[in-house]
Amino acid sequence: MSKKIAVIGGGNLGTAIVEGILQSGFSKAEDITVTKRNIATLTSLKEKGVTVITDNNKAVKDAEIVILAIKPFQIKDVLAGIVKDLSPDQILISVVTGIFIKDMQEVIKKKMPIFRAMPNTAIAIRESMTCLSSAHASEEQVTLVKDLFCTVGKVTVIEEKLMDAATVLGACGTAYAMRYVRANIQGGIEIGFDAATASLIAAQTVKGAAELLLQKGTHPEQEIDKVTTPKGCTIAGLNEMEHQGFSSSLIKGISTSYEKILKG
Ligand SMILES: NC(=O)C1=CN([C@@H]2O[C@H](COP(=O)(O)OP(=O)(O)OC[C@H]3O[C@@H](n4cnc5c(N)ncnc54)[C@H](O)[C@@H]3O)[C@@H](O)[C@H]2O)C=CC1
Ligand SMILES: O=C(O)[C@@H]1CCC=N1
Repeated sequence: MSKKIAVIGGGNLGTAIVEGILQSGFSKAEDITVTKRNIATLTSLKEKGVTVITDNNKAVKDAEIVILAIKPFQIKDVLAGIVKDLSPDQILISVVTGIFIKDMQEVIKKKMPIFRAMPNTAIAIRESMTCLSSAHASEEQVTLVKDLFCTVGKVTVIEEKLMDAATVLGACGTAYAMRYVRANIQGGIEIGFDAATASLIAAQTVKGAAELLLQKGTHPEQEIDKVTTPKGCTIAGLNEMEHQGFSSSLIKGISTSYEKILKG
């Protein structure tokens, strides 16, 4: 049955979540409310039948599931503003980076099911990787939230202490992957393709490589072994990439993103 959902903060991720949920049919447009201070940018969701308002309290009062999709520095004020409308029979889900359940609990001051979810922007096309953790939630409520995110991608339940790492690998990861694809496009143009053809080849090749791992459950190096002809062009290029610090730069970038979350 369609659940009443309020998304507080209709920005990049908030709107992507709503787009994904609309496509999946988990909730109908008339059961979804999105809030934002300036709602002028949300006309496309409004046209699809989603309620778009500035009033967080109204959105929360009517909801079964409340999703917080605001910036980390906004969460305390926003929570303080809606706390009187939150009740233990609702489910609160935060996608906010670096804010722990105990931080939210301090503001809410009542026991209610609280989830942290870390999806990525591919949720808009139902291809998210979403990491979940929770507190004070029944088995039924955990199943419901897993079901929600399973309709818009893949889900794994993790310990909350891993949520910052999940943010880096799963959410920042979309940006890292885009840079990898962009570099392939730039290289592809240099060796003769027009930009559109290079983009198609680069994106579909990355999609196919990811699907090989997901569908076959193989290790990347097993798949690499199948591509690298002895004395061939693949191993020559791969080794040059490694000489230039390819894997090392990715690992260092991941660690730097992680440190940035820890420092706040
Ligand atoms: N963009 C991404 O790929 C991901 C973002 N996140 C996290 O999700 C959260 C949202 O990120 P983005 O969507 O990128 O930020 P954003 O800035 O695009 O969206 C936040 C939205 O909240 C609205 N807002 C601000 N104050 C409000 C209030 N008092 N009431 C209602 N709405 C209000 C803003 O107008 C804005 O549209 C952040 O905490 C971020 O760390 C998590 C995973 C991925
Ligand atoms: O860049 C950020 O801080 C947020 C967290 C994950 C994706 N965007």
